[in-house]
Amino acid sequence: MATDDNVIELRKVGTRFGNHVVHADLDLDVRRGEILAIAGGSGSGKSVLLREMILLHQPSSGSIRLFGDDLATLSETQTHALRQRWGVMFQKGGLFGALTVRANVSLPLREHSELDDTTIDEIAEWKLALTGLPPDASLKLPGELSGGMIKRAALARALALDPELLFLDEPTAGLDPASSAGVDELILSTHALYGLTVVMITHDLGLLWGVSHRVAVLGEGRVLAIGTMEELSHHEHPIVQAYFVDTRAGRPGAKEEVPAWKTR
Ligand SMILES: Nc1ncnc2c1ncn2[C@@H]1O[C@H](COP(=O)(O)OP(=O)(O)OP(=O)(O)O)[C@@H](O)[C@H]1O
Repeated sequence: MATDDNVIELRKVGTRFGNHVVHADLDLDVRRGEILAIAGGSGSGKSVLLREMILLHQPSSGSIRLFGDDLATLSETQTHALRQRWGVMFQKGGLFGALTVRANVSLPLREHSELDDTTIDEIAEWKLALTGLPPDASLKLPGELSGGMIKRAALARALALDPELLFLDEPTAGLDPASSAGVDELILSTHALYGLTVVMITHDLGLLWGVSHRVAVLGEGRVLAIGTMEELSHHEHPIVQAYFVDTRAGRPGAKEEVPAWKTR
């Protein structure tokens, strides 16, 4: 049953590759305005799920609704319109190496708007500034940027069309702790500025504790548990508990609170 409060609704989603069942009757709701993290072990199907939500892979069964639209029955016009309502930051940035950073950020605007080149360049520069990149980064090639700067440029591109929904695939993967902390802050400030709904795949305890409103833990083909980290700390499943035996949650930059379970 669709509700206005849910931006995404997955119902009984099944995904299989040959005999390999990745998701079996998976249900998940993403609420408007929340930052939802998707966690879970390697191979639990986080990336495939994200790909299914952005029309890059079709589930074997079940339904996925975005903004109330069933992804399986979209017309071409609806698909085009829907793609403008979300932005995606891929794990390795997904920037085109032969294009400058500004040209990369401009691409969605060139594809989806009728704006003139000067306006598009100005918007791209504004988005890059918003993500904290120095002005001289815009005319560089992605290969000339650090890992943290590439993430920022990729976020600027994901925000090019002022999306309502932002997908982040392991936004801090491969970053040193200081750069990760910068990305944590960036997600929080972007969320606050745009009032976005954010869905991110992450293993990063700093993001899970300090940035996410709720965390969905995938395992055994389904959402094993969903809730705040505090709520999940009481969950008994070993895959969920694995997130609570690691003391790296207190890494610098995480918005650290001592969880109740640690003080007992
Ligand atoms: N195109 C594909 N063809 C066949 N199997 C695939 C394909 N894509 C994913 N899989 C399989 O689906 C399972 C889930 O993959 P997925 O990449 O979603 O896992 P994940 O939870 O994101 O893992 P990780 O944390 O290691 O990135 C894996 O066993 C993977 O091998």
